[in-house]
Formats: sequence, C-alpha cells, structure tokens
Amino acid sequence: MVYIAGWGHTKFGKLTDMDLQDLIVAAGQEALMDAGIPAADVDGIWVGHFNAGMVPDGFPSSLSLAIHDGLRYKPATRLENACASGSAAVFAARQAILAGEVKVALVIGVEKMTHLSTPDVTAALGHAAYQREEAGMSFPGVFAQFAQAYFEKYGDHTRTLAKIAAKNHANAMKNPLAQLHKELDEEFCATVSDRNPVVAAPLKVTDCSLISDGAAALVMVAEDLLPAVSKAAKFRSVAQINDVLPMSQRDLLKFEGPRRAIHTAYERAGITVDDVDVAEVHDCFTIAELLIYESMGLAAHGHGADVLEAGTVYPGGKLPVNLSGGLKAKGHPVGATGVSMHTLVARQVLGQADEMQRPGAELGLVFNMGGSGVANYASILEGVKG
Ligand SMILES: CC(=O)CC(=O)SCCNC(=O)CCNC(=O)[C@H](O)C(C)(C)COP(=O)(O)OP(=O)(O)OC[C@H]1O[C@@H](n2cnc3c(N)ncnc32)[C@H](O)[C@@H]1OP(=O)(O)O
Repeated sequence: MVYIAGWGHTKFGKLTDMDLQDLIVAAGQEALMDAGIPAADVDGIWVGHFNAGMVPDGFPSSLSLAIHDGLRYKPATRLENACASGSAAVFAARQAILAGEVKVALVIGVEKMTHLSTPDVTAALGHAAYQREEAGMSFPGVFAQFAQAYFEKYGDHTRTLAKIAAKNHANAMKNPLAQLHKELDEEFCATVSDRNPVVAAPLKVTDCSLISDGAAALVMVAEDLLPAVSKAAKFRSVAQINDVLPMSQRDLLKFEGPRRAIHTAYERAGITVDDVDVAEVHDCFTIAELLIYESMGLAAHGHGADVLEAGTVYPGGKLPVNLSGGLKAKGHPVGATGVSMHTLVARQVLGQADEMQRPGAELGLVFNMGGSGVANYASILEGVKG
C-alpha cells in the first residue's frame, strides 16, 4: 500500500512574483515540512508539468533539486499527460513505491500560465488536441462541442451549467488557496453579458476554468514508513484509462474513458459511488462536471442535472463535489491540478480541510483528466492516520 503523508500547496492565481522554480520550491518545501521527512530521506522526485511552450525555461525535474540541498543527486523526472500531468506524476511515484525501489517519493505539480495572453495560453493548450483533425481548435471550442451535443440530445441545459459554476464559485469562498474569491450567482452565470460573454457557444466565461499559476506537492510513502509519519491517507485504489485522441472516434456523451476509470477505481476499492463521501473532479468546463456526475454513476446519461436539483453535490449533500472550488474557481494551473486534487481529497479524508471540510469524510474520489476524456486518472483515498 502507498500513503500520502504530507502536502504543500501554493495559492493559485496570477502570481507575478513567482517563476516556475519559485513555485516548485514553495510547494515542495511545504510538503517536506508537513510530512516531517528530511530531504535526505527522499528516494525520488516526480514532477507533473504540461508547458507546451508556455515557459521557455522548462526542465522542471532538475529545478526541483532547488527545494533542498539534500535532494542533490536524487533521481528527478518530469511527466506530461496534458491536463492530467499532475496525476501522471502521482501514479508514477506510487508505482515506484509499489515496485519496492522507493520508500519516500516527492511529487510536485506545477504550471506557469498567466504571464501569457489568453490567446497564447489557448494556443499552447490546444496542442493537447488531435492535430490531424482538430488543429487550431481551442479547448473551450472542444468542450463547446460536448455541450452542443448534450443540448441537442437532452435539451437546453444552460441553467444546469450555471448552477455548477455558481456552486463552485461559492465553494471557493471557503478555500484561501483559490484564485477567484468572487460569488457569481446562478443568474449571472446563466446570462450572456458584457462581463460574461460567450467564449465558444454555448459556453460563456463562467463555464470555463481559469488560467492560473500554481504548484502543489505531496510526500508519498511506503507501508513501512507508516509508524514514522503523523498522518496518512491511503491510496485504496487507482485506475488509469486512456481513450483514443480523435474526437471523431468517440461518442462524446458517453464519456467512456472517464466512466471506465472511475468505475475501475470503485471496483478495485471494493466500493460503489454510495460509499464515496467527497470528490474533487476535473471541471475544466461546467459541461465536463455535468458529464462526470453521469460517469460517476450519480445519474443516468442525460440526467446529471438531477443531482443538483436533489442537492447531492452541494456542501451538506450526500456527495459534495469540488468543495475546493474546482478548476472553475480554485484555478487550473494545468500540471499542478492532479496533485492539487489529491492534496485536497487527502485533507478531506483526514479531517484537515478546515472550512472546506465535509464532516466525517472517510473515502474520497479524485478524477483528473487530460484532453477531452482522453487520459483519465481516478483515485480512491481513505484516511487512516492523523
Ligand atoms: C487541456 C486538457 O488536457 C484538458 C483541460 O483541462 S481543458 C482546460 C484548459 N484550460 C482552459 O482552456 C482555460 C479556459 N479559460 C480561458 O481561456 C479564459 O479564462 C477565458 C477565455 C474564459 C477568459 O479569459 P479572458 O477573456 O482573457 O478574461 P480576463 O481578461 O482574464 O478576465 C476578465 C474578467 O473575467 C473574469 N474571468 C476570467 N476568466 C474567468 C473564468 N474562467 N470564470 C469566471 N470569471 C473569469 C476575470 O476575473 C475578470 O473579471 P474582472 O473584470 O471582474 O476582474
């Protein structure tokens, strides 16, 4: 078994005074301190980072040695899997621990985006789409196709998407690390206005995740270290499922890759969705969160709106989703996102999520996605110590 024993997390947002190295160092130092494990005891470092030309001075794996002198001469590797790069790093570190070669892993997720214009970020992110058929398409444009298909089949769900946006903006008010502390209500999010223009019909600004800088870090340990650490969230199960990249070869509304990843994680953990207390999921666009409700098994295809009507996914509901504010309002520094999600769910299942805490949470789901349901990573975390 593998455990999360500590974490670090910068604020997400427009962090003009921090470059890539500053972000890595801040999150990494905090995680080591939090775990109470000396840098010298770290056996390897895994860094999730997308980049795609967003920063010229990449090589974040080697930048990570700046976290502490004790890390010099340790193996450090960067992983890239589009917006799931952070989870790719988490999963690789977990496998190294399970293989018995590593006892202590330091995992960092990092991205620096806000120094670029929105069109430049859009172009860089667009590299994660299928270039033979989708070159030049923006990610808002990609997910607009999902929303158009959903509206065509199941009717106009503008209000449903607005409810998701308003929920996540409200949740972010309780997360001091979130980028946007602005209550945007359902009416504002449902209405096209000068302050909420259409980005790619039917998606408006409030249907999109943010452009962000930020980093998150985890210290992960092997079972033998369990007596030595003061807190531990166990990876009860994980699942990675990749689907083919071309959108033309996928039934968009089935969201098959996400569904398979999440259900495989449930099966491996021996649970159903009814056992999950809390979830952080990849709401890169509000339509993605709606489709994820259906992929999680909370509702049948076309019925995701029911879980909002029933209050299920709100704070105080049966399975609150994105209590952190999600990518929508916490922010989405793409390489950091998967690590941030694991951090936040670990905090939830250990009762350490402060104002965001779902009382009594024991089991949590992380679902992080690269591309439009292409690289899908699901983890079930369980609080076991601390
Ligand atoms: C790639 C993968 O593998 C999978 C994925 O995850 S895909 C997701 C990848 N990420 C994205 O595509 C990012 C999507 N978001 C965007 O492109 C941009 O945020 C956007 C086009 C929605 C808006 O950009 P913009 O028009 O340049 O907005 P900007 O000028 O920065 O801000 C204008 C106002 O809108 C607000 N705003 C900006 N983005 C916002 C958002 N997403 N939600 C709510 N408000 C937002 C700002 O706070 C600002 O408000 P004030 O005027 O009150 O200060």
